[in-house]
Amino acid sequence: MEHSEKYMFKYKGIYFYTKYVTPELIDSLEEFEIRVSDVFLITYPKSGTVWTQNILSLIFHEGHRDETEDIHVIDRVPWLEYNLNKLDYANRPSPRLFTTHLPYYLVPRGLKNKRVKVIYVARNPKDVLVSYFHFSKIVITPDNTPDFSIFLERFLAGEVLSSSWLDHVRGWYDHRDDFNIFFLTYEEMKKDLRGAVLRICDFLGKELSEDDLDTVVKKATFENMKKDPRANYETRPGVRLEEKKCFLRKGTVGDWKNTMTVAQNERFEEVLKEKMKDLPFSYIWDNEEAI
Ligand SMILES: Nc1ncnc2c1ncn2[C@@H]1O[C@H](COP(=O)(O)OS(=O)(=O)O)[C@@H](OP(=O)(O)O)[C@H]1O
Repeated sequence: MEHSEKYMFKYKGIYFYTKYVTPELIDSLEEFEIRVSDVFLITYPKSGTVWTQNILSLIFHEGHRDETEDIHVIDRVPWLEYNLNKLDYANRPSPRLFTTHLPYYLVPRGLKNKRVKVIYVARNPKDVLVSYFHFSKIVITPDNTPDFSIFLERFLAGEVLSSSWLDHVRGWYDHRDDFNIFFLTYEEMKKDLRGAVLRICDFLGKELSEDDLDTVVKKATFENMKKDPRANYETRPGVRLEEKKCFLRKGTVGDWKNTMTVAQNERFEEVLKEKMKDLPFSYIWDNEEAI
């Protein structure tokens, strides 16, 4: 598949966005200086990253909750490897919040001392695939977006940004004992957002008042995030203007059923079902079960 080499490159087993990252940058991250108070949000793409970024920003920043500060979540919980707004990470006040799509073996060495809190959010891979397909239509790439069946094959082969979904999730899960890590799923967040926020707070040792908790939950709903310019990624770099409103697209569980044919679903299961059987996440595939 010659499709994508123009906008992404493979380094140490992972596809990265050529425009924003270099192999040297990835190498340098291993020595990235960590503070004990740092919090890392880790996801495979399209798994609920921005949603959780928003939740973290709301938990930590009163100025976000009460709307006295107009700071985009991308600047509150920036990407480690994609420093899109050229922030000075070394001189940010604590606690620093970071987001990354990196696999377990490329993150800063300091994360492995188990003192830094890491939140890993996973989503059922059929919805990840469908969300990723739509996303590939709104990010600027020199390629034409392929049709879904081609994208499906690329996804299954790990020939997309961040590479294989399974390797990402499994890698982080299998190496969980090296980190102070809390796993959460998109589907759990959908099913009980308040409960998910409480569990996140609990893990972080943050105690919010009932009012503040209500505010976090309210501002983290799909409907409210879609209206919030700080959280809806309409101004995200690299998103095509005419289609930018699609970043927060549907925000549901089970949308794969609206896209995948029976044959595509069978193909997906043939490759992934067996291999993901022993993963502990009880993936909810169907919105009727989840909501
Ligand atoms: N509040 C809230 N509730 C429910 N769902 C939400 C929410 N915020 C973002 N989303 C959905 O998350 C999908 C985008 O995933 P990511 O943020 O991980 O994308 S990225 O990796 O940062 O590009 C994308 O999923 P799809 O709608 O299925 O495409 C977003 O709509």
